[in-house]
Amino acid sequence: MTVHGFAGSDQPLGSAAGPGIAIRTLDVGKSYGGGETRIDALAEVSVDFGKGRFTAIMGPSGSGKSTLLHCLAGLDRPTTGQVLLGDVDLTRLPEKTLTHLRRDRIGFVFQAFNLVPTLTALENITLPLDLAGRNPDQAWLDTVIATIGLGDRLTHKPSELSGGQQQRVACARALVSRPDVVFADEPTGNLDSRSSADVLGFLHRSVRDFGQTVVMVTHDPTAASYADRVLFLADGRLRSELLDPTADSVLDAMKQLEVG
Ligand SMILES: Nc1ncnc2c1ncn2[C@@H]1O[C@H](COP(=O)(O)OP(=O)(O)OP(=O)(O)O)[C@@H](O)[C@H]1O
Repeated sequence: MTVHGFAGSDQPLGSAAGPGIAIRTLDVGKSYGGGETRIDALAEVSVDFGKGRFTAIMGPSGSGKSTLLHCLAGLDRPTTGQVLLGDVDLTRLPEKTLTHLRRDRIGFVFQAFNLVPTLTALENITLPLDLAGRNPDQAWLDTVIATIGLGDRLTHKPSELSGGQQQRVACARALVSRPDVVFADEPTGNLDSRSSADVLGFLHRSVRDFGQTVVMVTHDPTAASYADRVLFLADGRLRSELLDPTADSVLDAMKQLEVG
């Protein structure tokens, strides 16, 4: 097994994300509160996420995984540093521009599915396009729908679908606008192992077959093994990374992280 210590970014500070890089952080820090109660959730995080790559982020509870994902996705603003999506620094955008950028260039998959209960599966999938006033690329929509394998369930409401089916709908919704990056926060946290495998298989295929970039937070070494690369956080800092992970190598790396 090769666990690399985390060397950080190899590009000069302040540059755009670069041709092979979908998104990158430069010296990102995030603190909550102030004075004696200040919590440094992230510190000096500089990392690149390659285009068409599947990256998992792992680490103990409270290590800053969700905070990093939220800063990357423009859902939260870092206290220090930059987040570059292509050549756009998300940390400098006014709120309204950031909202449009999230809608147009970023996809989300949450642990709790977050589907609209009154809409059918198909209507949920096309919702981001409807909100943006864009027509779906029918061939792409057909491809995404064929890949999630919901068949005749597309006219069903979320309450008539299993958790795994709902999460596959959420994945399709995230992919339908061909975003620069899909962020997934514990996407299998509420699923049994069979449904987890379906959802992870779908995310994996979106990367392998469609060149999608995916960044996923997970606690689960098996889920992380679907990724091309695993980043390990501890105490808000990047500690190590693992390429071509297996569930066993991820477990070993987590044990090394605990030992320090
Ligand atoms: N809104 C907030 N206000 C104050 N502290 C926060 C806030 N959000 C996160 N934190 C703190 O920041 C640190 C990192 O939290 P974060 O949720 O990013 O960790 P995590 O690795 O995702 O944890 P978990 O695996 O338990 O979800 C924790 O100490 C947490 O208590």
